[in-house]
Parts: sequence; C-alpha cells; structure tokens
Amino acid sequence: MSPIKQTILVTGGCGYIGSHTVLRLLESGYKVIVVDNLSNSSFEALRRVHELYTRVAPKDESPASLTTEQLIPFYQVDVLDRSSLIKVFASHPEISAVIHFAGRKAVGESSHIPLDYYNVNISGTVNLLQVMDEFHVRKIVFSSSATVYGDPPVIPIPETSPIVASMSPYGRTKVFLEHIIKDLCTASVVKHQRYVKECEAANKSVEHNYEWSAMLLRYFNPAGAHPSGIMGEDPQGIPNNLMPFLAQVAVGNLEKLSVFGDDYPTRDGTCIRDYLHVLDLAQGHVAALAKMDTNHTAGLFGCKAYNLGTGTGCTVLDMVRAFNRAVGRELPYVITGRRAGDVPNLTADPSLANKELEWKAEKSLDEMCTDLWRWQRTHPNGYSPAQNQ
Ligand SMILES: NC(=O)c1ccc[n+]([C@@H]2O[C@H](COP(=O)([O-])OP(=O)(O)OC[C@H]3O[C@@H](n4cnc5c(N)ncnc54)[C@H](O)[C@@H]3O)[C@@H](O)[C@H]2O)c1
Ligand SMILES: O=c1ccn([C@@H]2O[C@H](COP(=O)(O)OP(=O)(O)O[C@H]3O[C@H](CO)[C@H](O)[C@H](O)[C@H]3O)[C@@H](O)[C@H]2O)c(=O)[nH]1
Repeated sequence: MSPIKQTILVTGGCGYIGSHTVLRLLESGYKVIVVDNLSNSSFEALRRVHELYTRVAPKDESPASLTTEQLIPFYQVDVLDRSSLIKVFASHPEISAVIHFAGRKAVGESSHIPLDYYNVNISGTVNLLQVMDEFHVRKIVFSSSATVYGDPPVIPIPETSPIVASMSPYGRTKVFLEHIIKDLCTASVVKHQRYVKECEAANKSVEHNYEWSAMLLRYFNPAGAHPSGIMGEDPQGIPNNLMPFLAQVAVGNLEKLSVFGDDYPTRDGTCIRDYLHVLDLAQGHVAALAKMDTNHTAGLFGCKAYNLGTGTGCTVLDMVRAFNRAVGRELPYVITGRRAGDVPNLTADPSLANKELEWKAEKSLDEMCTDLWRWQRTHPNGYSPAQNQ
C-alpha cells in the first residue's frame, strides 16, 4: 500500500512555474489541489501535467484512468474571493501546506496599474493567509523574487543583502509580502505561547499549534520548459521577459529582439542575470516543503528566505548566443536604450539553499535553451491550438 500522501494546495498552479511545480510534486508523491483564476494561463497546462505524470506514475496509481480533475482537483477561483477560498479549504481538510504562486508579475505593467498589483498581490495574499489560519493550515511556500534586492551592493547576492524599496510596484509587492509573512510568523509564536499557557492554566491538553512556517523563495530568472516539449511558458501577448521574447523571434512571431542597453558596467555592457531551469526551480519547492517538515519534527517554526539561482551570471548577449546554438541560426537583435528599472547584475549566492534545502540547480544553460526551443517550435502559440503543429 502507498504511504499516506500529503496534500498541497497550489495557487497559480496553471501558470508557468506553478504547472511545472505541480508535476514535480506529483512525481515526488504529493497530492495536489490547484486554485487559479486562469487570468494568465489555461487549464490545458494541467492536462499536460496529467499526461506527463501518467508516463511516470507508479503502476498501482494508473492515473490514465482518471480525469485531470480527479488527479488534480481544480478550482477556478480568484485569491481575492474569500468565500470561494473558504469553500476550497472546507472541502479539503486534508490540505497540509500551500505553495502560493498566484499573482500579477509584469514589472512594466505594474507601474501603469499599481492598484491592481497591490490589490491582487497584497490583498489576495493577505486573504489567503487569513483563510489558511482559519483552517489551521500554517505552512506556506511563497514566490518571492530577486527583485527584492534592488541594485544589490554585493554580487553574488547573499540572503543577508538588504531587501529594499524595490524598483517597481511589482517588486514592492514582493518586499511588502515578505514583511507581512515574517510579521505573521513572529506574531504566531506569541499567540501559540499564550494559548499553551491558557491550556496549562485550565488543565486542558494542547490541541493546536498556532505557529506559522514560511519559506520565502527568491527566484532568480526561470527559463526553459519541460524536456518533453509539451509543457512550457505561455505568456499572454508580447512577452516582457528575455527568453520567451527570443523564442517568439525564433518562431517568426516577432521580428527581432531589442537588447535593452549595452552601457552597463558588465563584461559586454548588457545586464547580467542568473537564469535557472524551470524544473530546477520546481524542485526547489519540493525541497522547501521537505525542509519545513524536518523543521517541524525538530520543533522549529518561523520564516526563512532562500535564493533559488545557479550562482552563475549571464549577460543578455550570452543568452542570445546560447539560444542561437539551440535554434541553429543567428537571431536578429538590435541594441536599444536601457529599460527603466533594470539593474546591472542580479546573480544569486545559492549556498544557503544548497546547504539547508539540499537543493542545487542542476541543468545547464544549453538544456534551458534546447528545452525552451523544443516547446516553442512545436507550440508557436503556446497552449492555444491555433496553428500549433
Ligand atoms: N517568472 C518569473 O520570472 C518570476 C520571477 C520571480 C518571481 N516570480 C513569481 O512567481 C509566481 C509565478 O510566476 P509565473 O512566472 O509562473 O507566472 P504566471 O503568470 O505564469 O502564473 C501565475 C498564475 O497565477 C494565476 N493568477 C493570477 N492572478 C490570480 C488571482 N487573483 N487569483 C488566482 N490566480 C491568479 C494566473 O492565472 C497564473 O496561472 C508569481 O508570483 C511571480 O511573481 C516569477
Ligand atoms: O526584450 C527584452 C527583454 C529583456 N531584456 C533584458 O534581459 C534581461 C532579463 O530581463 P527579463 O525581463 O527576462 O527579467 P528581469 O530580470 O528583468 O525580471 C525577471 O526576474 C526578476 C528576478 O531577477 C523578477 O522576478 C521579475 O519578475 C522577472 O520578470 C534584462 O537585462 C533586460 O533588460 C532585453 O534586453 N530585451
């Protein structure tokens, strides 16, 4: 008989990082429930997760005989919608932790519609945390970002680097949310101590633990796709990020890449980022959940931040060359002016995650590019069936 599996609620589980993480969770033996309002994704991502999981699942599970919703219960719910969230938690008392991806993530757009970003990212997360607390689910893995470091004083960046009033409303939501989650963890220790004292005074047994545990995962730059070629990033409209933009140039949907500035203090003048394969990033979430469990067994709760990156920085032009190798031809680009808010170098010091989470990004730059290209050339329009081969 299979051991009892923990159930993880994944918000934003149909999105780019979320869908790859849902697959890794299933492969690691977790049960998964997904909440997503599909504002930047489609249910098709979960169908692909189902298909891929069917290929590797243990024989006694036979997921092929299930519908996708039987394998992965799915709720098209907005994290701002408190009563619907309550229904999800009430229907699934087995939820033991939440991985929270849902939110808006376009840096540029956040400067034009800051209230939407503060509403979805901050109010949506506070809403979720309140509902979790109500249902005694007090373990969260949160999608933070390297953007919280602003323009950091030291490269590679350790977690002790100051987190700052970041460069965009989007970035600020991540900074605020880190503070909010830390405050919640701190307050919960006091609440639990008070509760324990009350129990002792009333000669009652201690039935609950009010203490929160949180993992703030500061992602560097996720790239790539599942090596099968059937799952990948499916950005709406013109992509904001470098790698999906390059991939769209390669399939002919966009004419050429604009390289935003070649006058930065870097080896070729273009910005340096730390790109990691999306499956390595997905595995980071599995490692963070495992660490929370080990901590709990040792009686440790509270909030901890980890960098998820490779520790190696690549310039924009390094990435163009790497993607050219995968595609087998030179893609057109033009150097333009700097993009507002970009900083010269965001390269992780991942040693804390390497040591404490026993996690390391394993996949190479060439794998990221080859996997991205396999996905994009077979799905030039992402999950939308129109014109895909
Ligand atoms: N992709 C990156 O480069 C990157 C880097 C650092 C941090 N992050 C963070 O990681 C998380 C996931 O990013 P991603 O790249 O997978 O983005 P994504 O847009 O592909 O995924 C986000 C998912 O959340 C859903 N969603 C959005 N608003 C929602 C709401 N109000 N209620 C319910 N669902 C909602 C979307 O439909 C989507 O499926 C985000 O929080 C993002 O800020 C991403
Ligand atoms: O068309 C483009 C797009 C990007 N770039 C450059 O490529 C680099 C990477 O840009 P991305 O937009 O791909 O990624 P960012 O580092 O700006 O931001 C991403 O990673 C951050 C963490 O490092 C945040 O989490 C943020 O949410 C996420 O979009 C930057 O130097 C940018 O100027 C171009 O030259 N042309």
